[in-house]
Amino acid sequence: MATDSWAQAVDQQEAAAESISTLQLNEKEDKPKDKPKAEQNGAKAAGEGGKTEEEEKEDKAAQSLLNKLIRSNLVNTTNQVEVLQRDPNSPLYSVKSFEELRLKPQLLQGVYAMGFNRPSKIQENALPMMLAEPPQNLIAQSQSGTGKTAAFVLAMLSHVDPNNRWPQCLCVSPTYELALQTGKVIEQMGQFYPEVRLVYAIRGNKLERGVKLQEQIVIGTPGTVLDWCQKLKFIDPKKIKVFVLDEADVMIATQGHQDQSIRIQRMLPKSCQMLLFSATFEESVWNFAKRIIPDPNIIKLKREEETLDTIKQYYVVCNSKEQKFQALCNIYGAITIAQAMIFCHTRKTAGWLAGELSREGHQVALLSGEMQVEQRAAVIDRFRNGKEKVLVTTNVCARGIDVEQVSVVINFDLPVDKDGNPDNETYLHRIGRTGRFGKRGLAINMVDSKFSMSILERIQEHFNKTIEELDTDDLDEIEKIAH
Ligand SMILES: Nc1ncnc2c1ncn2[C@@H]1O[C@H](COP(=O)(O)OP(=O)(O)OP(=O)(O)O)[C@@H](O)[C@H]1O
Repeated sequence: MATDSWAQAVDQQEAAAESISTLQLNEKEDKPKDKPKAEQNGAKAAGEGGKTEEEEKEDKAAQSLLNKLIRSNLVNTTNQVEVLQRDPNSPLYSVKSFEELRLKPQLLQGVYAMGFNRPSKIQENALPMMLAEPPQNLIAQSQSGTGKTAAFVLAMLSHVDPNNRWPQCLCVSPTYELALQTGKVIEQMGQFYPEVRLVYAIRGNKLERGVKLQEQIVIGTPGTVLDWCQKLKFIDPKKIKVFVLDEADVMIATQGHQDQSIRIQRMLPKSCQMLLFSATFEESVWNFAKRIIPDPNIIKLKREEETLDTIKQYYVVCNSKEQKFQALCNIYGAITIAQAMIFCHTRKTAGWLAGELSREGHQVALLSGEMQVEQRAAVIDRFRNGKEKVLVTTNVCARGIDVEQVSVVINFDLPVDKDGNPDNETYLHRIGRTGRFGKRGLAINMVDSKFSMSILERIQEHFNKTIEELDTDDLDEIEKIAH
């Protein structure tokens, strides 16, 4: 952006970005403190499988950031959109091109400069609603990577009056890092609209007392935004025209964030447009949304029918992790595997297995939850580029990784939830790493106890799918499954 203030904001952002790992990971507001997490032998016994609630929360924000860092483009979806309009007689329609939205030329230029040719599914419906007069409240839920951020950023930029030098749009993100990511999208999309300025309301961005902000868009974390509105009065909440709650699903994982968001929302004028975006459809998100968004229009993507038909599934019976490792070696000895992902329940097992596989001469990448998100993104990139052929990982990394060459997924430990029940959703996500785009894939489950056998049986029941046994001592039999 051309203006000093914008340039400053960018500088601030870059400086802030550099200090992500040092400064902000200690920030209480923005990210729960990292503490050593006890390794648990969850695949073995009911009740031992889960992470603490705190760990689950931490994963959500990290996973969301990771998704953004590793995603190279829009997630393609063939899903239908479900639109629930507050006023069924409303003439709002869906658009098939950005031109139809009659965006300001500077913004259209920004959209095209970002390489967007046409609106994504969620954008087709959300944008006309968000840009309508009078403003409409909206809850939009669709999977990660389907274009939600781009949609609300465009809405904020469209609603700004550049002649007014005060905050008009407020966007709240659950963590410092996620706020920076969204800020980047605002900068990119607004690159031809220099009169509009952005400021980051995040810890570390200290302003002089008494300052009245001139930037029209504020993006930040709930605690700092609340302080800026209430205590420090940098922002006059009564002048806010658009309020965006980004990543509601991550936001609600932290009680404090929920409360702060609600307190911010209460300070806004009745006329303020409220927009809430979330990647998941859980009950808790709806309850949060209902508390915060009056009379909303609702848009969501219908879930894609998930099918496992192209993935052949087997299980192998073993007695110990050493035997499981031996079975793995036998599989590698019998078939050619382009790339494999191996899932373990704990970091400890993942670390051990990666070490053993390396000793056997495999090029192994290890991905686990204690790594910084940026490190994880780098590991995934290397794997995607084929630098390593085997990726050993824990649940933390099951979602979103999209590597075309993965032909085999191994569940070294079966996925169980914190109560020791089968985690069917994670199972689906894990084995869904293979067999993508209609290709055939292979999933092999390692069973090492009565408990894990019962988990496997329940998974079969859930998906109504028979998983056949594989004898890994019989090389001919292994060879057959690869055809
Ligand atoms: N209309 C479009 N055409 C092409 N690419 C797009 C379009 N809209 C968004 N993208 C790109 O697709 C990717 C995902 O978009 P975006 O970040 O807006 O998704 P999201 O739903 O907000 O994801 P998350 O839930 O992780 O926040 C980004 O790289 C973005 O630049």
